[in-house]
Amino acid sequence: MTARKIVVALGGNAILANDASAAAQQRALRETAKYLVKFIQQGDSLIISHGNGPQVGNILLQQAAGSTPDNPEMPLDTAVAMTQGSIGYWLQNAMAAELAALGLEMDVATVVTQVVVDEHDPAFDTPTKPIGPFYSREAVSVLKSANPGFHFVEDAGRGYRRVVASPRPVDVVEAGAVNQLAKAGVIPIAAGGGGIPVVRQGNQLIGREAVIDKDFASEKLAERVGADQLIILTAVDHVYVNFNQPQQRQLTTVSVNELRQHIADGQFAAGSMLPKVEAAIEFVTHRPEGQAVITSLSNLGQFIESGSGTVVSMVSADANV
Ligand SMILES: Nc1ncnc2c1ncn2[C@@H]1O[C@H](COP(=O)(O)OP(=O)(O)O)[C@@H](O)[C@H]1O
Ligand SMILES: NC(=O)OP(=O)(O)O
Repeated sequence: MTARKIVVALGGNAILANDASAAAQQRALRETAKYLVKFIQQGDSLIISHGNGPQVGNILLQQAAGSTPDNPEMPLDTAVAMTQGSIGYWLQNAMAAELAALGLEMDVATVVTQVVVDEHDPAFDTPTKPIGPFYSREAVSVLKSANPGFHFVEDAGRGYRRVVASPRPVDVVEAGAVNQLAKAGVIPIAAGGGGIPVVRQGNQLIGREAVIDKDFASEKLAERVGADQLIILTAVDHVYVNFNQPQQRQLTTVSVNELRQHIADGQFAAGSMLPKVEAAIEFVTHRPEGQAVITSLSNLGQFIESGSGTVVSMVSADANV
């Protein structure tokens, strides 16, 4: 069997669940690595991307708490680059340890990845991307009076979060380099945190303050490297219709058209499940022979063994949709 090329996108909330310390996030990524090496064991070529919503929001909070004129706050594009460095470090370290434990000799390398966005993307005027910790309604009114320019939204029933601009990715600048690494047998970690948002101005790439959705950026990366599968890992084993309601029903195999109908019916929360579903549709539309999968890290073993999870393809044989 020829090796499949798989882009796996890890949710930022899976890396930082309750404890924001470096040690806890490293522990979470060591657990993550145990699952991800299963793809290597079955001979696949793996490219890993990850979110950074909780982490980049925390960097902004740390900066705001401690900046001085001599030690100023860094702009958001630079804060995204910081999260690519820190999470990339933890993840390549964790992957290397897990590969070594299995006697597998493979290199893992993080690629600082810039993602081109459209300067005129209307998303710059309407913040939608949740970052940082969850707040109560009371905490939000205190924060808003101290920071009138901040915007907050309720995030999928889990509390309120600050939101920032989140333009759509247009291109992944380092996609060629990532592909070369994968072809050479290296496991690249790329497009972390959705990539560093940049706009093209002549020969230059200029950073823009935003956080790109990592599901859309991972989709663009998967398209550009010609991946066979895009796997989006989050906290739920499946995508559901009537989520959190008595008639909740899991989607197993589902076609692009069926998913579009569920979107039209308002089944997926904006800022959480909706971008994943949209990214899955976009990938399969661009690579009709490919598959997009949405599932949880803890279900990855079952997905590899039996295909359990929400599998999106151009046409589906799902009996329960
Ligand atoms: N229809 C749905 N089916 C499954 N999960 C949903 C649905 N709508 C909203 N969600 C929520 O979306 C979450 C995934 O989004 P999020 O936590 O933002 O992703 P990430 O793992 O990338 O950080 C799920 O854990 C779940 O709580
Ligand atoms: N950048 C991004 O989409 O991060 P999360 O997956 O953590 O939301």
